[in-house]
Amino acid sequence: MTTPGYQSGFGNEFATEAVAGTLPVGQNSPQRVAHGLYAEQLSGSAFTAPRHQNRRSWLYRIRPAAQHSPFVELPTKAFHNRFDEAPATPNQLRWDPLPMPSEPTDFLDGLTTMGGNGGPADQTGCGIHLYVANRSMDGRFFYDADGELLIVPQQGRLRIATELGVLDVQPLEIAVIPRGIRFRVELTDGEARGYVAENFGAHLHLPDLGPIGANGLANSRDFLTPVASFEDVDGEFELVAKFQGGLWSARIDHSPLDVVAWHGNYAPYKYDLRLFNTIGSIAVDHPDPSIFTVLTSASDTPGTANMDFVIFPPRWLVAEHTFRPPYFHRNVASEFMGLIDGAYDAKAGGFVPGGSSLHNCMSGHGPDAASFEKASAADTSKPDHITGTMAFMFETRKVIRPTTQALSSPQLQGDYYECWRGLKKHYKGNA
Ligand SMILES: O=C(O)Cc1cc(O)ccc1O
Ligand SMILES: [Fe+2]
Repeated sequence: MTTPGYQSGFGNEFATEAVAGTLPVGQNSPQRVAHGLYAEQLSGSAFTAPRHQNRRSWLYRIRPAAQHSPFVELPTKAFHNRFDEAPATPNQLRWDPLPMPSEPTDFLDGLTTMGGNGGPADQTGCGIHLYVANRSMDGRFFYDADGELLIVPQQGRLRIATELGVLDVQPLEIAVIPRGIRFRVELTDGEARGYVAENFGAHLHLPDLGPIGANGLANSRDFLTPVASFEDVDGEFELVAKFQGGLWSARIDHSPLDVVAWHGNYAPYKYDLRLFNTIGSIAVDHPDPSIFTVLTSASDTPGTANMDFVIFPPRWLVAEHTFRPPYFHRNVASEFMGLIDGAYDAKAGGFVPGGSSLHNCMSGHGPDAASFEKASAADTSKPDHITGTMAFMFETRKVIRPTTQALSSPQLQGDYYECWRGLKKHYKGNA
């Protein structure tokens, strides 16, 4: 396996060719494309979207994407967008990691929907899914017409071969596959587990930095987009589409990963979370977690995201005479969390790598009893170094509605609420 090549920058106008002399000069759609290729535009925004939001790429490929047999609907399994199956619950919820599958299962078959809001018809909200897999996608390809996929590996490296090139991602990195782009996931380590946000709303982009200035948080140059790389393979393959919540299957007699060259700003990318320039309090108090936003999807209301992807990376805690871990809180937004590595500073136990939690709109939560006691007694005249940890949050404006399978899962921890039961009454009255 060769190491894929990348181009750096977020949302750039990239230009890349696997065969020299393929990209047309001075136009996008010449009468005859070099090397007998077809030209095809892939639009990720309305044609007339403002320039700073306009996303499209031009693909020069062996066969156009139109060439495949008709799609037939597949029976719905664990991966879907039915967020109205069960009453949305105000209960705090937490799950253990999904076990590895006992049957051969690829990335697509290994997707399980935990919950979500909005939907592909509305083009707002997001789906939240977990994956466990023990085999590569073999002879089949997938695209999601409903949303862009933010993939957060927790265990096992993935090789994501897309129409626009190959991304190698490992735990502590993330990948984003825009709506519509066809891809295949190969497992590098035999087994893989992770999380996926399916964003039905506006494209994820870097948050504004306001008074932070021109640098910090996730820096644009650390985002990597693959260079063009293609397969010229004929055979009996399957193309699976996710369309309006359902899965559809078509026969295709060639690999759709046949794009020899492309240019544009609509492309997959990856980012190494270890490069995040974490900014925090150097005086007092615990900042709101918006300071840890890696990527955000805007809604129609300025400052109120459709969804945010937020991380809790290793960092120094130095705030004086301060309760340093996450504070007790209730929030109008809804919070789905996962843990990639290590321990989370608000939970002494129970929230383990590969596990998940959900705290919905206005549901009280915060440090468990053990974390509260420890942080209340800590010496805050000295800095504290939080290391070897990476938690994250999909935070959404709308309530996250868990699926029936999430609520009846054997991994659901029935006793989660008890982590706050041990918080003692310290108040002694005015005496
Ligand atoms: O653990 C959580 O609930 C996430 C979270 C972290 C934080 O630092 C502040 C608020 C918040 O919701
Ligand atoms: Fe929270």
